[in-house]
This record gives sequence, C-alpha cells and structure tokens, in this order.
Amino acid sequence: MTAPAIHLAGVLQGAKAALIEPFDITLPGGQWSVLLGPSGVGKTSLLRLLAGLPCAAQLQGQIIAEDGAPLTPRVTMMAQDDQLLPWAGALKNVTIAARLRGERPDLNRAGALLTEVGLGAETERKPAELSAGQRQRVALARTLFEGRDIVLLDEPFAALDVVTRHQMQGLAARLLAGRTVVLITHDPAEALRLADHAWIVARRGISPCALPCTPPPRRIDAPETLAAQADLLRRMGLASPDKVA
Ligand SMILES: Nc1ncnc2c1ncn2[C@@H]1O[C@H](COP(=O)(O)OP(=O)(O)OP(=O)(O)O)[C@@H](O)[C@H]1O
Repeated sequence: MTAPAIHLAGVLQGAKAALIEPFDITLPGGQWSVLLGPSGVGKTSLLRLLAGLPCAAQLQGQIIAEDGAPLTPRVTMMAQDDQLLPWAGALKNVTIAARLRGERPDLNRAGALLTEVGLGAETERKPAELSAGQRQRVALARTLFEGRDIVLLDEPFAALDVVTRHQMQGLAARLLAGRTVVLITHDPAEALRLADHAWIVARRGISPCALPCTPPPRRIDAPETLAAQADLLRRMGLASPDKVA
C-alpha cells in the first residue's frame, strides 16, 4: 500500500469561537507537508484530529485519506513532549507500542534505530537518566520503529541542539522517504529544509507557502533557501526581519 494523500476541510472550532476559519487543503501522499503558524492557533489540534486522538477543538468538516481507506490505523504521531514511560529503558520505550499490541518486537531493528539517532550506547537508560534532547531522540526512534505510512511530527526536534537537530532532520528525511509526513514546526529554517509543501495556519484559514524548486532536504545556506526563509518570516508576521529589535 502506498502512503495516501489526506484531505482536510472545514472549520476548526474552539470552546468559544472558531480557531481556524474555513480551510480546504490536501496533504500530498508520500511527501512532507509542514504546518507553521502562531502559538495556540490550533496546529496540534489538527494533528490530534488526524491521529484520531481526543482533542479540545472540534472539526466541523472532514478528514479523509484520498484512497478511501481508514486513516487512523495507518498513523503514528510524535507529540511535543516525549511521552516516554519513566520505568522503561530506551530500547523498551522504542518497542512499547508493539509490546502493547502483543507483538514480539524486532529488537535488532529497534537497537539499530537507537544507534542511528546516536543512542546506541544508551539502550538501557531510563528517561530520567537522559537529557531532554536524548529523550526526544528516543521518541523519534520509537516513531520510526512503528513504520506507519502516515507520520505526524509535532515539533519533534525542538529540544535538540542545532547540530543534532540538523542530523536528526536528515535522518528523518531519509528514513521517512515515501511516507505521508505532517510536520509542525515554529522554525522556518526547518520548514525550508524539509518541506515538499508548506502551509501557514492562521485564524483566517490555511494558506500555502512558496518553496524553492529544489527537492528536500535542502541546504539551509543555499541562496534560494535563504530567500524563501525571508519570505516565510514576512508571511509569519515579521514585516521586515531586519528591523526586529
Ligand atoms: N486540553 C485543552 N483544553 C482546553 N483547551 C485547549 C486544550 N489544549 C489546547 N487548548 C486550546 O486549543 C487551542 C489550540 O491549541 P493547539 O495546541 O492546537 O495550538 P498550537 O497551534 O499547536 O499551539 P503551539 O504552537 O503553542 O503548540 C488553544 O487556544 C488552546 O488554548
């Protein structure tokens, strides 16, 4: 089965008012779609709805996979907080979902993923013995281990130092190639590096962003990437990035 496109349309309704007014977007199958936008606008709510998880906001509209098959069994989500089990070591955390499903997890593959995220020597360490960035890397390995067609990433690299973040972005781009990926980030450079498609989420709706015609992952220092980043910053509300105090 190929990774499906996802169609989202409607109004995202908060407790008292609309969070996001009418929108209608299609997230292409097998590609990275990046959502940017101000804090509190409803990005995580959209991701939780895509994952079929409980959510304070309601969608008056529809979310469907364009191949017509059910969406949620094909989804895995990496939340903003790492959601690791405190009593379990890194390897057990990576394989926890498989264990809960009663499967016998492939420990070699889980260990290889931990090695790929730079934690091959920390497989027995519990979350309290890891740094925030290391915990986030365990959570990334757990997400990758699930091997789902649709992968939702909610600010997955936010706790990482800039070099590790760059490495993890490259790793995720490589290991998630061909999946339908939806990434939330507040970092325009990250969006420009990873996005096949990008949207700005705002109260008035969801609108597409122009991206360089080079394929991701892009060089962050390429002139076309930097130009697109300046444009994105303007679109995100910095009227003139140069003039910010
Ligand atoms: N558990 C909750 N109960 C009530 N309201 C909530 C809850 N979680 C979020 N909200 C509200 O829903 C709205 C959307 O929140 P959401 O987390 O989706 O925003 P976001 O765009 O992802 O923000 P951020 O970028 O800060 O993560 C916000 O106004 C928030 O206050």
